[in-house]
Amino acid sequence: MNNADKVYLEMCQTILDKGIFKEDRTGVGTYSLFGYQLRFNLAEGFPLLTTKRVPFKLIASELLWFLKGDTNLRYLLAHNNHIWDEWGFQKWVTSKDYKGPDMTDFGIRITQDEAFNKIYEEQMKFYQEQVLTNDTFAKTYGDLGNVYGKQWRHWEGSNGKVYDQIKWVINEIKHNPNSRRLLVNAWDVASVYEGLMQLPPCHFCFQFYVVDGKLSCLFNMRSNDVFLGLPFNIASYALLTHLIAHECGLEVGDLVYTGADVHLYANHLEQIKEQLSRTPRKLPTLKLNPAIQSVFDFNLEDMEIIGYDPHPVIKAPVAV
Ligand SMILES: Nc1nc(=O)c2c([nH]1)NC[C@@H]1CN(c3ccc(C(=O)N[C@@H](CCC(=O)O)C(=O)O)cc3)CN21
Ligand SMILES: O=c1ccn([C@H]2C[C@H](O)[C@@H](COP(=O)(O)O)O2)c(=O)[nH]1
Repeated sequence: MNNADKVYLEMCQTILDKGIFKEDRTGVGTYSLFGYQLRFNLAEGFPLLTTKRVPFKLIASELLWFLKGDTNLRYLLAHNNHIWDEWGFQKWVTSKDYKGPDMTDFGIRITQDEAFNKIYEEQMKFYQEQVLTNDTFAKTYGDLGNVYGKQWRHWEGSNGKVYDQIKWVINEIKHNPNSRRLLVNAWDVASVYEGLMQLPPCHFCFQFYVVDGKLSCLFNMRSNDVFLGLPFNIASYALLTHLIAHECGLEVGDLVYTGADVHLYANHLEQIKEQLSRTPRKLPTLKLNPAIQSVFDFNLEDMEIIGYDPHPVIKAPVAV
């Protein structure tokens, strides 16, 4: 059995066995544990789970969006990526400019009320069209605030200067690989405390480590939706580690995950049981366009997943 599916499924089983029911912000309710670590040897294959189909293109376009320093949904929508739509939509429907039907608590109501869901879908369609086509609307309501892209590429220091953490960390990896400070931080206290992000960062800090010509990465998550979010998060940081290793002329080492509040939403239990019943397959590999050097020059077509033969997708509602 490949080790990525193995450790992921063990984690899910542990949460099913030992998770404690905990109410949460979204109103869905979770089974939760505090503190869990996973390790993936990236040389053994690319950790895209095989026990359900995980959409690599969505993961890659989200990562490219972060790396561009972009925080506006327009880029994601233009790439047919809808994983962040609800958090932009929320900004619009809670604003003074929104004049449509009441969307209070839409995230929970769409899972409970079919008629409401229809009205929601119309409003969401309108929102998506506006973000794609109306510059003024997109600027205000397509922007998620000071989320990952802003913090990774345009961190505002207490001295008023703006810092590019990704450029800095790549430069350090190249010139000072033994450093124990190879770190990128997205938990900007001012933005979190002042409510300047549609969602405070879940993967809030990551760190690199170089030894024997190999680049390893450890990422921290304060809160993790283990069924929908974690498969994306693992693949995203694996891809980031590959991209940076590629630019720095290093091989890939380990990807280490540290989760704090790791949870299964109460409406994901049947789905995870289905996934646990499946037999893992061989992991795919990642091929990067060798003609590209800089992580900032990669496009979607420069990253290819080879030999991916997963079990079918398992649908689940996302908690908003
Ligand atoms: N509750 C929650 N879970 C998350 O994982 C999450 C958030 N919120 N908020 C922000 C981002 C958005 N992320 C998401 C959101 C949705 C999917 C999701 O629905 N994935 C589906 C495929 C979706 C599609 O094809 O459009 C899946 O089957 O993996 C995954 C990650 C990760 N984050
Ligand atoms: O990359 C991500 C982003 C978000 N999540 C999940 C973790 C939680 O279930 C929610 C965020 O809610 P909070 O109340 O802010 O913790 O989104 C994820 O798993 N991965």
